Amino acid sequence: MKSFNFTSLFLKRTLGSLKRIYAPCRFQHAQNPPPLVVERALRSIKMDTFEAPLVRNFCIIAHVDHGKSTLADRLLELTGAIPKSKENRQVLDKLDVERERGITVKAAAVSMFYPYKNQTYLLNLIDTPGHVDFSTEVARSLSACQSAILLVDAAQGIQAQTVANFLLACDSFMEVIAIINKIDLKEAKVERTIAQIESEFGLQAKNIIQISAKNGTNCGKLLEQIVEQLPPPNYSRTGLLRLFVFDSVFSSSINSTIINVAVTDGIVRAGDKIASKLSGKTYTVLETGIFMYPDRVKTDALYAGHVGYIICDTKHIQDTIVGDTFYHQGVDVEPLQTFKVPKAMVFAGFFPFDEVQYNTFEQSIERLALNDTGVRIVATSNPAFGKGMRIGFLGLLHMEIFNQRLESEFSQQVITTFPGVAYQCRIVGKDNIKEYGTELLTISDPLKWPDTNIIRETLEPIVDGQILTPTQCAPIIKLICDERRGVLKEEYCIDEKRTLLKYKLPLAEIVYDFFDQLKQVTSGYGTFDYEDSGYEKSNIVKLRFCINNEEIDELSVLCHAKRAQTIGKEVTVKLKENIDRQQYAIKIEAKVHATVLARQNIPPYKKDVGAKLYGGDKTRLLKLLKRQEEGKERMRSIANIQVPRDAIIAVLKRKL
Ligand SMILES: Nc1nc2c(ncn2[C@@H]2O[C@H](COP(=O)(O)OP(=O)(O)OP(=O)(O)O)[C@@H](O)[C@H]2O)c(=O)[nH]1
Repeated sequence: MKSFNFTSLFLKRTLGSLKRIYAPCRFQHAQNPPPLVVERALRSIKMDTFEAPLVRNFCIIAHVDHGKSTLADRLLELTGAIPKSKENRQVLDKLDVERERGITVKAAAVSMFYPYKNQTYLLNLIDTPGHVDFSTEVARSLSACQSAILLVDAAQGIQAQTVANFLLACDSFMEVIAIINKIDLKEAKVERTIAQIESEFGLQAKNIIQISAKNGTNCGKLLEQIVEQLPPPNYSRTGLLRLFVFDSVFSSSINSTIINVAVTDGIVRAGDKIASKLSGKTYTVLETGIFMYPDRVKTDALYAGHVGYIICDTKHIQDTIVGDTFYHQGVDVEPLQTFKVPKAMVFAGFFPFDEVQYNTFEQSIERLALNDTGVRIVATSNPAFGKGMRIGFLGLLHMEIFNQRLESEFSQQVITTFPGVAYQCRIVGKDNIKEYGTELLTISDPLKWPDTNIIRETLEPIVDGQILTPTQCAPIIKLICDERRGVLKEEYCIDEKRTLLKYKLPLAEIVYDFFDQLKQVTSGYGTFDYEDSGYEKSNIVKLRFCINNEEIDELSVLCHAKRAQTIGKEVTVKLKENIDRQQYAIKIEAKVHATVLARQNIPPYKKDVGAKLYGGDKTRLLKLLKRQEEGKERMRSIANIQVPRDAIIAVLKRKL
């Protein structure tokens, strides 16, 4: 043992892996656990024996809740990576927010050793999220794999995200095996689901494995099929090193970034000098390793075909760019093809609760964004909240999860402004165009919207939406889409019970509660998927809110003219509820240009404020004045009216 160069913690972990790897009873398919595995585990993980033919890199893709994480649990158990348990654990959903909400938010990579037919295979699995808002995670995971397991719930059949994820895998030219899950359910309709998979995806029924991830039925058979049917990576160790960066996370325990990589060519070891294709910066590799539940395990190296991590002497969080190619310094290579990052759909301003905390706020956002490549960030500022960030998300759930992770993982309490989409406007006038640098502006921040006088036309983002619904719910869904300015493009029956509706819809109409409404009217059976369809001409206005004719900048909203009145009314009422009477009359108005769309009044106190309000009880009055004095810095003075910052926050908290 003396010659082994690892820490006691690593030794413990390795011996833990050894026990797991060596537990013969957990291998359903291996009579004799190969002695090589034992040796490997004792010496840390020596990767050189896992040549490409002994490696399978695959991800599990499916619609929301079809059982990806549960299947990952079973595969980890069957390969001895985790002990067997009757509990529903979903061990790869490690984030607090994933556990609380029961949904996968982050793709998680994990390695397993699987002895099969006198060989030990290294299986690298990536569990992916199912919700459309996290499709970047799926795209990234696919870029590190050669194949995908497409899981379909036997009771629900093919859903919108099953199709979307299958198409993503096809775009990446991947081998896909289809699996039907939840065959234990009474409502399971296995034959119907097989027919759907055959007709929708052209996959053959005889190759579709029927499993119950919950109770393990046929999961062992699936492991065999993973080795038999899925292709190994076709990469060479003798080529020049190329590492594809598909994820990264900042670890506060080591105060460094853990960079997830897929090695496509060559070998990488600790001590290697590597360079980034995107930034041109160079680093020294400090550690290489693989992810084994529950943590990472150091390896001697990573070879072509392996999926694992590296830790480098990166100085700044921004040094790691997901989608980057690393190579040996001085030995230039062609960059690897990177994945397409979807466009941000929803934008909101994020501000620290207290401006003095701006630095930690900024650092937390940067660290979280490193692990969430779907977000787009630019610095901003606001009269009420000071310096902050304007952040673009793939959807509202994405925004909610980001906010929750800021709170739970970074202890950051933040103020967020109304979520909105990015509109476009065409402006006129040579000078104006020169000032803005372009004739067509794309703007998500209402404060940046130009003066109406110089706007020639406005455009809004449109999506192509696919709604899969029980046929009897189609009429009500059509009404909902009409109300949201949708245009029906196609309608057809998928089978005797389900209809597919294809709509063109304004993005602004679907990002808020459309999905919830759809679920409600279809009792949870309706599914929705959408993709960007560019911009179309529209009638977008800037809705402004004023107190005694002075604008409250932070409440301005960009919206379609048709929605302005409803929003205006809601916000003015909410402001009235949150602002106390003062010495002057307060007039709260919602305006588009000079037209008032909604108005609320707050009458002033009578002359003797104290006497009238407190019936001569001067002690209470003094207390009130003292409290007001203390809270002065949390007040915002608008047209000489003291508007508590909390009133503005309360208004911002409402959903559009
Ligand atoms: N009856 C039954 N329930 C299952 C089976 N597999 C998963 N489930 C249940 O289905 C629910 C969703 O399972 P998950 O594994 O979280 O699904 P997921 O696809 O990972 O979910 P997201 O990542 O959030 O999209 C959980 O309540 C599981 O217990 C199965 O084979 N049979």
